[in-house]
Amino acid sequence: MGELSYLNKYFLKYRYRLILGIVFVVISNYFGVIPAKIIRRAFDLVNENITLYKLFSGFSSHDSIYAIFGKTMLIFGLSVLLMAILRGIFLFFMRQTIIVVSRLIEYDLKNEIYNHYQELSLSFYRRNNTGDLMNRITEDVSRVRMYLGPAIMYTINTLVLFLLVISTMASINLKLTLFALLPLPVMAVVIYYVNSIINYKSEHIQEQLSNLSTFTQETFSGMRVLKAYVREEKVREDFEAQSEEYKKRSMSLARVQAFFYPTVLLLVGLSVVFTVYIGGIEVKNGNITPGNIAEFIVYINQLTFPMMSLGWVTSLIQRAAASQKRINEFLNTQPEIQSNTNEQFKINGDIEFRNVNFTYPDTGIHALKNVSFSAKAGEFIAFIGRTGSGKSTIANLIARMYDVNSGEILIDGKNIKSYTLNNLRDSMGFVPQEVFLFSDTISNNIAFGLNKVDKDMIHEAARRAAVYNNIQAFPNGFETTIGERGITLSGGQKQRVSIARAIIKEPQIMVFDDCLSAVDTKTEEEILINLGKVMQNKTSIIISHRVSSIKNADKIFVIDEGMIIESGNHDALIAQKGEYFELFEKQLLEEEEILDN
Ligand SMILES: Nc1ncnc2c1ncn2[C@@H]1O[C@H](COP(=O)(O)OP(=O)(O)OP(=O)(O)O)[C@@H](O)[C@H]1O
Repeated sequence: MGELSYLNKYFLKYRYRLILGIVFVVISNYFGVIPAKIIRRAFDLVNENITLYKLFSGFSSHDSIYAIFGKTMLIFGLSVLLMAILRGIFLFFMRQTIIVVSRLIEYDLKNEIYNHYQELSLSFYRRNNTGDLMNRITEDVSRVRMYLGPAIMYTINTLVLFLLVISTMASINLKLTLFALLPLPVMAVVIYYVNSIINYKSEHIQEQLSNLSTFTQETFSGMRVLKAYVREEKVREDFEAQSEEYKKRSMSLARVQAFFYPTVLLLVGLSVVFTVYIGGIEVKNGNITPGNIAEFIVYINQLTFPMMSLGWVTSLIQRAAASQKRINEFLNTQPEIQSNTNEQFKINGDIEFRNVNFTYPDTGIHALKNVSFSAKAGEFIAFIGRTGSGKSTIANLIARMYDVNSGEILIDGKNIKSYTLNNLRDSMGFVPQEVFLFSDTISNNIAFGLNKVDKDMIHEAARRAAVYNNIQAFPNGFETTIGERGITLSGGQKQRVSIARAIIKEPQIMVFDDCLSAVDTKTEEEILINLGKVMQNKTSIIISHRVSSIKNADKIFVIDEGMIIESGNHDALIAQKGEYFELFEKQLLEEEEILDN
């Protein structure tokens, strides 16, 4: 319950609606209790006058007594109907206030979690998988809503009804009340235990359902591999086994539920039997009227559903508390990357790394060791090195996805931490190694980083990224949808769309993380020439495996095991005859081999 107190601020926000909801609960229950009284009166009326009616048998007034009798009964019937309608109206208002409040809070909470997610650093996303993030904002919030809406509504309803009904019953006859309610505690215990079993089994089913969907999703995503390795039969068998398990668990739940309802009905029946028996004795003793017995039976039936819902409500609250605990865990996570200013600066593009050391917090890998380099605005610098040497780590640190462990990064001579993240990243164009395009049109993908973009800008960016002609060749041109519901771009096309997305921002600093690997050398050259024009007076950083991508750079840094082992321009590095020279020779040889073939 402690975790759920987080939601109190929302209750406070919607307090007037909630109070109104409680008023509606009281009124609707009041109209629910009155029919029992009307039924009692009707019963007593019949009981008291039936002998009178029989006495007039054979007389002419016999028929008129029957007519009066019938009319009175009709009025009673209509009154019960009217009460039911009034109760229905207030039930409608009750749901319209309390359930609507739960939906409003659900909306607020989802937005709060999503906004918080947006503020969290990249390492948070590394630590937690996407499924978990999704679950907390969807499934967990839905479970919390069940507490905010139904659980609270039924609890208030049950409390009000119990108070009204039991006090009315006790005011009529205490002894009969005690006997009529005798099976209720047993019912409460049975409901509680059976409900715990139902919950346990439901969770088990849910777990298996989630296994089943993960399995199915994976087979669909990996369909190409699956077919290529002819594993259809094996996957079919695995699917059947998973489904079989799901069926078994569902059947087991159905058995418990099948036992649950008859048991509850048996206990209700027992209560009715007590009422009729003890009530009969009380009528004989002249303590109550026969109508009271009918009235009590109506009350018992009215208490049955709220009683049954009590177990359900308890489990709703328990589940909601567990879900809110998971939500709070994320809401209490603070963004690791913080800025110590709110000031906005114009960034020119000077970059300097001073003795930077960096270890990835989650793996403990010491990715950068004493790295120092600098680039002036307008320069084109490049990093080259073996895979895993730390090149992408440099790019991540420039975009401040992580903070350094020691040393410092300076932008325009000021520590990177003295810029707000928006200020810093707005001045940057970042093309990551793993291209990610949204399931949207090509034009929206290119325009992603800007709020206002016109068509000409998009076309120009595509031209500069040497992908314009490819896009125009698609039937819908720039309006072609890509991703799951659209066409699939080739690896090189994706890379170039991703480059266009960075170019369109015309940023002061541009970081290309190995994003020319899937384009041929001719296209690569075209892009680099265009880039040279766009990036005049701005800083370009290119990370690559290929010497061809970086040979025109003003400064090239060769990285190995997190350290800069060589630096200089292409000619200087060739003259050094070190690691860079070896790499160059090797790649030249490979190119020649390709040409010979
Ligand atoms: N997000 C991360 N969390 C933990 N460790 C990481 C992370 N990213 C990279 N590493 C590790 O840090 C080291 C440097 O990786 P980095 O990605 O910087 O290399 P790289 O030179 O860009 O390699 P490649 O050319 O293959 O992209 C590697 O050992 C890698 O396993």
